[in-house]
Amino acid sequence: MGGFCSSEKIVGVFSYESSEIDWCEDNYKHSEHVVEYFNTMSSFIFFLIAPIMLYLLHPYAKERSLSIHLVWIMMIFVGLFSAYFHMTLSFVGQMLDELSILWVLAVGYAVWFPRKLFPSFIKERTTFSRLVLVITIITSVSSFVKPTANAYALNCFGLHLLYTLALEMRCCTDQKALRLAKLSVALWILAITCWISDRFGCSFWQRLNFCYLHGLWHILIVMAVAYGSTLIAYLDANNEIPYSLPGLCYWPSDKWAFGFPHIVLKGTVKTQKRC
Ligand SMILES: CCCCCCCC/C=C\CCCCCCCC(=O)N[C@@H](CO)[C@H](O)/C=C/CCCCCCCCCCCCC
Ligand SMILES: [Ca+2]
Ligand SMILES: [Zn+2]
Repeated sequence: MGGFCSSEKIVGVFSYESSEIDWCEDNYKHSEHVVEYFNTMSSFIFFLIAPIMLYLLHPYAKERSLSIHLVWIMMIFVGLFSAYFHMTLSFVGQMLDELSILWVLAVGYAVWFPRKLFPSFIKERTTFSRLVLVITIITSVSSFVKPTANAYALNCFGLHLLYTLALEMRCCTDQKALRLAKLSVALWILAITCWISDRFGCSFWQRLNFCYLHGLWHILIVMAVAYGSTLIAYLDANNEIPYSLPGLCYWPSDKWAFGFPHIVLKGTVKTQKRC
């Protein structure tokens, strides 16, 4: 009987709507197999942006460390788990979605966190990465204690990231970097406004018959991460591989206001590029 109950519990965590979270979008509106259709579909934006970013960051990653690519490879999994979560609203979907975000953040911190901001007892990046790994394992286990609090905790990491960026940009006079910082922060503010409005203002948006703010958040946050992570990578390149003379350009054209930012290394023999 005990065995039966526990196997029932295991099946339960996979079942549709077993998560305590339900976003504002109407359930089963467009399909009987997909709980939140627009939220599921908008998660596929991660599959579109990640390969572009992997391609654009490659010259810098080759010079600095190929482990940088882990960030956007893992973002593909964030998209996959996000789609699965919104398709089922299952407890397993929620945990996979949240844990994958936590691990992307961890990899981002391990590879990009500025050396000068390391705690004073840490000198090497490998030691810092090990510390991040230990904290992430502990946080992953603790995330099962109160799953509804996880998303708020993740947003606090987002705030810390913004604070780190502000520290790094304090003395920056590079106009291109400043512009990228303003764009990233603006996108992040817009994204988080959509996330909060969907969470707390659902009855208002239902009256307006517009329940797609969480889907919009997916699109805006992936753009914020594309812009913000390129800026962080650019600051990192200036600190860690200054001999490669890093510069910022936009793809497909530098003249476009909303192209994809990327790093060109003017100092390496093979890539003597101009924007
Ligand atoms: C020096 C540190 C460098 C760190 C690099 C950062 C790398 C990327 C980090 C985060 C990826 C965010 C992915 C968002 C996935 C969205 C999936 C989703 O919608 N999940 C929700 C449920 O469906 C869930 O409720 C969302 C929870 C909140 C997640 C908050 C993540 C913080 C994102 C911080 C991004 C900052 C952008 C930088 C701007 C300057
Ligand atoms: Ca819903
Ligand atoms: Zn989502």
